Amino acid sequence: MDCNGYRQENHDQNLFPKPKVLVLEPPPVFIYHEEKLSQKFHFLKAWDSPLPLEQFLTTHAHSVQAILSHGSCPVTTNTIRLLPSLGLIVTTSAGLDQIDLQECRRRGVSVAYAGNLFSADVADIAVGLLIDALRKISAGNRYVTQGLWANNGDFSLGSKLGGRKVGIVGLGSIGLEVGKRLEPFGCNILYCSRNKKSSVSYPYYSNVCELAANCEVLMICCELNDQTRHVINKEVLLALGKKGLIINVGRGAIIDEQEMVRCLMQGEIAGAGLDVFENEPHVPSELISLDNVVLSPHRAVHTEETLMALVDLVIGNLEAFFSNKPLLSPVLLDE
Ligand SMILES: O=CC(=O)O
Repeated sequence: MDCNGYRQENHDQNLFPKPKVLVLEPPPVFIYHEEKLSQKFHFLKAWDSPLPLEQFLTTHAHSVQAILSHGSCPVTTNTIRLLPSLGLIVTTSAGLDQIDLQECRRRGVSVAYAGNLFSADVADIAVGLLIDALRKISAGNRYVTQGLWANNGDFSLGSKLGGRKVGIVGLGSIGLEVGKRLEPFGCNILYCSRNKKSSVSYPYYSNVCELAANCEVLMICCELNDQTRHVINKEVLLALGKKGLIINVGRGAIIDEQEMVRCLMQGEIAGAGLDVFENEPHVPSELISLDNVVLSPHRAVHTEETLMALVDLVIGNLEAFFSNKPLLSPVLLDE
């Protein structure tokens, strides 16, 4: 073991050392594809070290040029400041709310991310949650497995998907994929976005409350930032109304979760399909007992196929950085 609690690796690393990459917490791509990643890079595993994080970072301060991170692993100002040689953060997520982008901009640290790699998978889950919430697939599963069917228990009616007015909040690549999937089902798509899109003819609302008042399903597909935090508040939920459903595949904190729970409990909205939560992995206990809510453990982006593509993207970005080439999927920090 070395002074950091690691086993000493006995290979030709002294002659051709692999570039060092810091991992604060292992992303799924690391868990599933560590062997492939480790062929190219030497990973400094902060979570696996007996040292407290700050001491670990200080120990490696000058050798860390790159971090591999993920969607629920914060990369804070403090972490960035403790690493004077840091030049790149590669996150395996599409969302960037967990990284202090302002500090990256200030320090000139580049960021690479998953870009649109997950958009189709996330849109699939969004549509799946909607169909489940409307047609009560999970509730039906419980009805069968709990023996209620055999006992002639009651099972309430579902509602049709076709003809439903779906309001997409955030018509980026995920929102567009959701629209593309729901149109053939006969849904009417409306949307709210920072700007009106010339590429679609869906009715546009600049105000999310007006969108909610004019649709039957609110589908949250936008990113979390200072403008969107709790943008789905009491007023929006009440505008959506007693027959309205809310589906969230964006980030938990886009919705005021406490208010949503209250609205669901009191029948102010009809139901929800949620892949994301404000305080993951904690889910408000009230939601667990509600039959009109479908819960998913922030898994919308996780498919075998996409993780395979992601590992190549991660390697490509790290290789580009260490050989001074343009990143494959850079975040434009000046926007
Ligand atoms: O939620 C997942 C992501 O941001 O990629």
